[in-house]
Amino acid sequence: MDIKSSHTSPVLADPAPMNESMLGIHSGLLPYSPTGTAFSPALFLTIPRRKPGILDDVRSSGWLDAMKSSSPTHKKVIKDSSTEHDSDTAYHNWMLKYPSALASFEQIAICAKRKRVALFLDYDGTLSPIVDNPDHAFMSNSMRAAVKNAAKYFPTAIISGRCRDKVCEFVGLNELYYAGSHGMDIMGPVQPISKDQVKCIRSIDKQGKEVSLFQPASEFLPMIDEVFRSLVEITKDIAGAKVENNKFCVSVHYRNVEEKSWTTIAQSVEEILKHYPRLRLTHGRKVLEVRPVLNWDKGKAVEFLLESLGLSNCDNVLPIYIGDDRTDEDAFKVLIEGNRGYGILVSSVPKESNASYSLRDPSEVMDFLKCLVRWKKSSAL
Ligand SMILES: O=P(O)(O)OC[C@H]1O[C@H](O[C@H]2O[C@H](CO)[C@@H](O)[C@H](O)[C@H]2O)[C@H](O)[C@@H](O)[C@@H]1O
Repeated sequence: MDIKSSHTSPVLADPAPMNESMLGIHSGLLPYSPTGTAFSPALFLTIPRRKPGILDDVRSSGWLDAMKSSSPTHKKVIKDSSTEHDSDTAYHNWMLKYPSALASFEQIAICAKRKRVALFLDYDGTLSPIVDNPDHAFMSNSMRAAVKNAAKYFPTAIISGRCRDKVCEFVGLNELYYAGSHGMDIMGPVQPISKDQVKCIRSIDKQGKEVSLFQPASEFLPMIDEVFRSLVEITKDIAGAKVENNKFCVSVHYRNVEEKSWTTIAQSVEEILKHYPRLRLTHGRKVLEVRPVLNWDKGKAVEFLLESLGLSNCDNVLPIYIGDDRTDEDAFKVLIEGNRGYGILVSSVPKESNASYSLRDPSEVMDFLKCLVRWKKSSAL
């Protein structure tokens, strides 16, 4: 997601992924002014006014294109060996631009020398494999052990689109920091004063430790609940559709919906969203994600956590972010633009990205975490 300046207000724009026409940003989003908010006005985005009452057809607005290409790692069945060879060659060529973080580990280690590495990890598709049922996206015990071990040596945070409680439950490690709802719900270390005038709530976590809670979209909670209920209702007759309440955003899954019904699902979501100009839509892996029109994303969450950890504006810090999805691009961008650290894209197919390196799948993510720990132990000798 880019924040582009248009006259006086920042406008949201998602990048078009490879081979994709455009991402379907909800057509009916209207400008609004936040009222009664405790947060910096810089958090709010103004969306350009469209002709009132006109709803783009989901086909022409690019929703279907985006939906069709929304799970690139879900490979098509390879029919013959020549197709297989072509896709291997394409992946190999793509890796010239996004080298394997494992094969390039020595290079990464040279940059990390005498620096404090901070780890940021996405959950679905990064720590756990993509599965049909989102409630069954369990992380393996070996991955859990690898993350636990990494967290002994590096400050480690999970940044997920899921609701924070759910991702905490899946990961099950107390020693990490967690950001849910695409970074709109962060439980981090206690911060003395926030320079962005953002409002953090001091709280106590399940272990009785004092923590800081940052929820920039808290005023959207009733709206998100209402939209969740409406989406459940409107999609109830679409076989395979599943709506997930992620607290500050809602996911509408269509992984198990027949492709011929994708238009229906897109139209249903658009039908609901036209009543909510303060909500917008983004695309994930076989999922439509409804979220507040707010200048806050996984990239902002990384910056926020670095600051909370006292690791921002330091030359001796190397943040590494590992993720597989479009929403992770915001974090990759923050790292690459400031030349601050490395984004690592998890993908088994070529994809345009702001990441510096790649890993093929969660098992390679686990190997990379183990390499980091081995390197840290050996460099401490
Ligand atoms: O930021 P993430 O941690 O990657 O969360 C993004 C979404 O992940 C989940 O959906 C995805 O994974 C499911 C389980 O493998 C899969 O069934 C689904 O098709 C994927 O889109 C999660 O359920 C969503 O709520 C998150 O927004």
